[in-house]
Amino acid sequence: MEIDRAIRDSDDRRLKTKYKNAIYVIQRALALYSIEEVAFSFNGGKDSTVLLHLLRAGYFLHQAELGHSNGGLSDGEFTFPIRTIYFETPSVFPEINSFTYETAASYGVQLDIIRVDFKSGLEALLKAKPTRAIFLGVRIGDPTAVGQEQFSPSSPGWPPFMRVNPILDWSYRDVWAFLLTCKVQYCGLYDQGYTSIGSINDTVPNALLCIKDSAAEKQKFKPAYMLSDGRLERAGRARKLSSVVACEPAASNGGLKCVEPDRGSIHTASIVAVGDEILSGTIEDQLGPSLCRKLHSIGWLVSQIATVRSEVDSVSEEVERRKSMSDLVFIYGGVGPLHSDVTVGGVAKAFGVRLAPDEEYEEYLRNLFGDKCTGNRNEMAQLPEGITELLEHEKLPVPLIKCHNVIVLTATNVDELDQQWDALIDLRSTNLLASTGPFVTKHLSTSLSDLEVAQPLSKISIEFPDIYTGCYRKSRAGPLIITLEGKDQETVEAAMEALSMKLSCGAKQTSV
Ligand SMILES: Cc1cc2nc3c(=O)[nH]c(=O)nc-3n(C[C@H](O)[C@H](O)[C@H](O)COP(=O)(O)O)c2cc1C
Ligand SMILES: Nc1ncnc2c1ncn2[C@@H]1O[C@H](COP(=O)(O)OP(=O)(O)OP(=O)(O)O)[C@@H](O)[C@H]1O
Ligand SMILES: [Mg+2]
Repeated sequence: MEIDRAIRDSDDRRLKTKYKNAIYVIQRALALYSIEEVAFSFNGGKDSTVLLHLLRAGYFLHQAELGHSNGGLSDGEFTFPIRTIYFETPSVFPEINSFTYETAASYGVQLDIIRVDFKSGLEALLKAKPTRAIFLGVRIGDPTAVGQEQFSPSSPGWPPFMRVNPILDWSYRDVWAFLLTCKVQYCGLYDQGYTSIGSINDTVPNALLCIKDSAAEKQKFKPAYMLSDGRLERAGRARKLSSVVACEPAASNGGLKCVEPDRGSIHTASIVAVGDEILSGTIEDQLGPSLCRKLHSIGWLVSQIATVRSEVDSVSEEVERRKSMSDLVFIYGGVGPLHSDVTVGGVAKAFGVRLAPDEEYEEYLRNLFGDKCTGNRNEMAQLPEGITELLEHEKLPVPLIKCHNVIVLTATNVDELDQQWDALIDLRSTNLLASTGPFVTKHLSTSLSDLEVAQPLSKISIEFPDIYTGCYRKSRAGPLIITLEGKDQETVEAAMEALSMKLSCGAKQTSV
């Protein structure tokens, strides 16, 4: 069988392992269900093309195991035994459509063409034919993979069948390694820069593969297998991104420009420190105050610093609360190479996703830790599934992890924090920490009591809603320092003047 032979002859150990596992899943399914009870969902995309060939190999090996010589397929016998369904829509790319039909003809695949939506189509299919399991080319990282295992029952509200996902744990790179190693045909759109294909209405070539040539009349793109960071395979499906951050191709640098939602001129951040040692007083958190100063210096408002125990549930509860109230949440602590990372686990739980191996991150860790890093089993290379963006910068040995609006900092001291902060600021293209203009701050020192100051101060808050007010004392007997802060110099000055007038009947006060 040519697929099995090609993989056996290859010296790509990773691909061999992925292949072996996928074939195992297929063989399990073929042992559990009769051939009449299974179906294959094929749409001409790269992932389903991989699956087609894996099913061919898996069926061959399954037959061989049952003692049928030549896997039950004699030379010249070309009938693919698994019922294959294709949902054909009017908005399909013509290239995908013709590839699907041509491939079916080449491999003796009998296509059941369905021209209604997935749910109604599957309902009708199940009524007409007893289908208990359907093979799909879903992979971790696909928006529809979230929460799925290799065997996952269909969702509530869907007709009942088992979804079988033999390539769930395959990466983008694995898919291309397989197609190129086995030298099988794939849809020609992938050679024109398309990296993941939906409908003609939502899919364009991936901007990251664009070849810059100002002389050329038409833009040219490198083939899909040249995309080095598989996490960006859906960048050509801009309108379908599930993240709160919308990515659009940035013509100037060929990279991605990520635009955070604009919520007015004040941006707010929350800080979460993770560590039992901070809570027991063994060590002092120095990162929180330093981060506050940094955020304040670029005009951001820190709404809270919380310290939580180093437990997944404590982290997730705090992140869940904070992520909806702040533009950005910074979290640090709880990270260590020798134990499971509760911080990242807590972030995943807060977003309701599981941890999944991340190949690119694993590679960074392997470079950093060398042999101590043990492939997929390394728990530190497990990141929240489908929501993780790695923030790479030349000054960082390992990229920072960003999940929607939560940034996981790995700094353990102020110097490392400085380095990570500089990288975040420098990542201009992500526009993450855009300065919204510095704060204008005025202080006033008074010998009045807290009680005497309370009412005038609350009046100022009402009269000047854009001004933040605060007070502190260095000692009970010492003066009270009042702070007024805002973005507009004139408003802050006017508020200070109004406050001085209101307090003028009291004891002496000085501006500081
Ligand atoms: C055979 C098959 C089974 C599916 N089963 C489910 C399911 O159980 N639950 C679900 O929410 N979606 C199910 N879907 C829909 C997919 O999750 C997804 O919405 C679809 O592939 C469209 O993906 P796209 O929006 O990226 O084009 C199924 C789709 C197919 C083709
Ligand atoms: N129109 C369809 N008809 C049949 N199966 C489909 C259809 N759309 C999706 N599927 C199933 O869902 C799987 C996942 O779809 P997805 O779009 O992520 O992968 P793909 O189309 O194979 O490759 P690509 O990511 O390059 O588009 C497919 O491999 C296929 O099994
Ligand atoms: Mg597709």
